[in-house]
Amino acid sequence: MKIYEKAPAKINLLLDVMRKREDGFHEVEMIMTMVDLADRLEMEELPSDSIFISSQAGYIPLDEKNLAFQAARLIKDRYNVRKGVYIHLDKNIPVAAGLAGGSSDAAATLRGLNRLWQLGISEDELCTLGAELGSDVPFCVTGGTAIARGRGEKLEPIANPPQCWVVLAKPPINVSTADVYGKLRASELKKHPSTKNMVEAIANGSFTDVCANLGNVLETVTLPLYPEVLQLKESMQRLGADGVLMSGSGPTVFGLVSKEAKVSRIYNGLRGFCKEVYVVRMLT
Ligand SMILES: C[C@](O)(CO)[C@H](O)COP(=O)(O)OP(=O)(O)OC[C@H]1O[C@@H](n2ccc(N)nc2=O)[C@H](O)[C@@H]1O
Ligand SMILES: Nc1ncnc2c1ncn2[C@@H]1O[C@H](COP(=O)(O)OP(=O)(O)OP(=O)(O)O)[C@@H](O)[C@H]1O
Repeated sequence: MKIYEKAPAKINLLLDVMRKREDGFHEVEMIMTMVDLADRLEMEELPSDSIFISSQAGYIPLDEKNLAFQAARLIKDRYNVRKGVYIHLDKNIPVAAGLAGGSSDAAATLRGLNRLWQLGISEDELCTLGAELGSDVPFCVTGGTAIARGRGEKLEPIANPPQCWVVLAKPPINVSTADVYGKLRASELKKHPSTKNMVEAIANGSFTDVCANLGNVLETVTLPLYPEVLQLKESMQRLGADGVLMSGSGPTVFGLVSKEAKVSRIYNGLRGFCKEVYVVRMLT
């Protein structure tokens, strides 16, 4: 039997960091939502007790370094599954972009294998398993829109933001999440975005207020290190996006746009100097 799972990309509408914890992670407060740019996973049971990964993308690991492989191994070990699986990853989400591509593949693998092997694992348990694989994985298991606290694994679902266009642009650089968190001096942060205001903006369905309350404290690290990310932000603003922010630790920048008429102007303007630009919708 073959099954299919979609693994959508996430964006952080808000990312605040409170403090560095003793375990090396940072205590965060984030508002995350999904966009309709997705990897597609095909999973097929194998009679042998092994995991195989393939992908059309030549630039991701296909061995135990792949997060989908790690998710499959974790669920097999934890639930004593003696069967194998072949997973094909049709990658559409840019890699190491701040869009949680690998985390979403891991989450889709957990959801998919739960179905394929009829394990009856609850969504909460899948999230707990997911947290062992990465801080963004629990949110990718549930999807929707949520406030994420702790190191990202404590989720409080909220309403979806008002529908709009999302323009994503990724400059051709690699940014390490660990490096960005490592360089952040949380105690020295002068400005924090307001989770409360963003939650209110979303609850009121106010697109203008959502745009006004976007904020990501990791920009204070990534933007000075990589001027091309700042340049992308400024270009998107100049081209008329209603709200612009870096997603996660970067380097992808997203622009929220309410009017379709503006979208092609922004897309064409960015494509002049940035190869990876995507126009998508919020997943509602
Ligand atoms: C930047 C975000 O993507 C925003 O959604 C997440 O906070 C990071 O999520 P992720 O990539 O799933 O992160 P993980 O794979 O768990 O951690 C990668 C590295 O980032 C740092 N890290 C991550 C999350 C967190 N709350 N504090 C941290 O300091 C740690 O050094 C960790 O070793
Ligand atoms: N299934 C996968 N898809 C993409 N990258 C993967 C996958 N499995 C492992 N990786 C590795 O993980 C690293 C991070 O890739 P990913 O696309 O998940 O980053 P990201 O979007 O920045 O994630 P996040 O937003 O959660 O920090 C890459 O260096 C890649 O080699």
